[in-house]
Amino acid sequence: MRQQKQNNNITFFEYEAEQELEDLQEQEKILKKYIAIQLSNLELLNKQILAEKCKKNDFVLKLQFLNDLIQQKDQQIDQICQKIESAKVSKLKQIEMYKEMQIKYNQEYYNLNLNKIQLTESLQHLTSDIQKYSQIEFFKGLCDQQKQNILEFNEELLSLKGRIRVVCRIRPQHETAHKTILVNDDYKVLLFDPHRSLQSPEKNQKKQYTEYTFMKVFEEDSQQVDLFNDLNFFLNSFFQCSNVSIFTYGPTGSGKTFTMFGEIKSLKQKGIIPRCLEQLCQKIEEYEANGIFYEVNVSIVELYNDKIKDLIQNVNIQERKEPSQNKLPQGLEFKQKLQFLLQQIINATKNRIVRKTNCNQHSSRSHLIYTIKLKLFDKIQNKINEGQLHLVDLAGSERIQLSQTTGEGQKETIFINQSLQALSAVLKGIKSNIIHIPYRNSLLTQYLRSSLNNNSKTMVILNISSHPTYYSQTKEALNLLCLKQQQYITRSQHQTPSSIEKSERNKELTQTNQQTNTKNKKQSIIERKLNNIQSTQKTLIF
Ligand SMILES: Nc1ncnc2c1ncn2[C@@H]1O[C@H](COP(=O)(O)OP(=O)(O)OP(=O)(O)O)[C@@H](O)[C@H]1O
Repeated sequence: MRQQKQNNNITFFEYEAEQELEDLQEQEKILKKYIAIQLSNLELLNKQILAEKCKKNDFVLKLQFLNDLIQQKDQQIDQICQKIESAKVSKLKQIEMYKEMQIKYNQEYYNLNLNKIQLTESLQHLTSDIQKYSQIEFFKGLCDQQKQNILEFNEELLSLKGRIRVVCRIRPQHETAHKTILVNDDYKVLLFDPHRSLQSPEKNQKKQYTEYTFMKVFEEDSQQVDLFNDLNFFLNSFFQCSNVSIFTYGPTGSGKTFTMFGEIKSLKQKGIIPRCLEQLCQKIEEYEANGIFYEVNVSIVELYNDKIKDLIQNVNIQERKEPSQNKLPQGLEFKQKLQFLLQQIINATKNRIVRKTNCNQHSSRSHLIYTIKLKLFDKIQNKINEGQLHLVDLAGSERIQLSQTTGEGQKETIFINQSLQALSAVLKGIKSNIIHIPYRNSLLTQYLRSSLNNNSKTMVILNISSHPTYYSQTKEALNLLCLKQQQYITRSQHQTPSSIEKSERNKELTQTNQQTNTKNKKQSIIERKLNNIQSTQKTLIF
């Protein structure tokens, strides 16, 4: 049974299993169907996915293309932005510039307005100036006429004063006793012989003195400026391009160098040369103001024995060679010009030969010639006018016995005396209008030949001392400069106020004399003097 039962059970389980199998098979079929459906779905989906993938790829490509496009556009936008930026910067700059320009234009406009106001004022002035102009033209004409008159007057005065003018200057002598010289008036000096009489000159008899007449006598108390004023006419003539020479002549120690140079930097004691240079600088200022072209050259030489030395370069030069011409620089101010010229003199004179002699501690043993050459360009006549001014400080004449020099000193004294005699002979020759003037007798006259003639003007300042020691030298110098050994000679035929005064004085003297017992005697002396003056009125003397 139990077996049966077990068989039944097995059959049941089998049945159930078959049942289950059938179910499972059924389910399998369903599932297969489902799977098939799902597979077909999957396939469909795959197809869809593939299609989608294709779409996606297309889309990606499109996207990439679009990205590229966007990038390109971005770049273009960047470039445009940069362009806009730079355009913006340049526009801003332009705006700045325009703003600045506007400020400038505003300023200019303001200035122009100011100018306009000023111009309006100037125009008003000009209108009134134009009214004055006709008057100025009139006065200018008058002024030119006056200038011409002054020039003519200067020339006339020069011819009255003499183309060779000799004046005398007496050096101050502080010891009052035993003076050998007495000044009679502005034109006469009396020379007393100390060996014949040493009493006061005023008490001397006429026969004991010699009277020398000059064109002008500068007494002991005369100042440097007095002497310079006297030669102003000559200087004016030089500024018109004439040749002018001015000499200081006289025994050693008589004041030649003092007269010519003086104390260069002292207002009162400066001599002829620094004063001439001051006038020259003033004249140059005038030329410059009037648009006149000029050239000024300066040379300084020393004649010692038979040698010529250029003192600016401090070298000896050949007889026929010109010394170096030192051009005055143009464009300097007045003070600088003067300073330049004065400093040149100070430097040059250090190179001059000076020696201690028996008569002078610092005796100049050479002739010093300071030459200024002036060239003026005449625009109207289109020509160049030239003139030269020689300012000559001669070496002192000396007696060999008195100076007690020997050797080289004696040789130089002989040379000095010879050259001074030669100069005197040349001046006399020019005065007497002789044809053959003896220039060749000395280096001095040869050197100055071009300026020592009838067309040039010469002034000689005879420096003398009233000390008895220098009597013989003084007498020699006075005699050497005299054209004739005459005692009473008038200075010119032109009657000056002072000559009228003199004749008045003479008249008074005559009247006084007439009241005394000696009336006839003194009157005859005065008459003789007056006759002498009249007879020699035309004679120009040294
Ligand atoms: N008018 C004057 N006033 C004041 N001092 C003077 C005057 N003249 C000359 N002297 C003085 O006399 C001295 C001699 O003068 P200076 O040297 O000028 O003579 P010099 O004639 O040139 O002599 P040398 O021919 O020997 O060179 C100098 O000390 C000078 O200062």
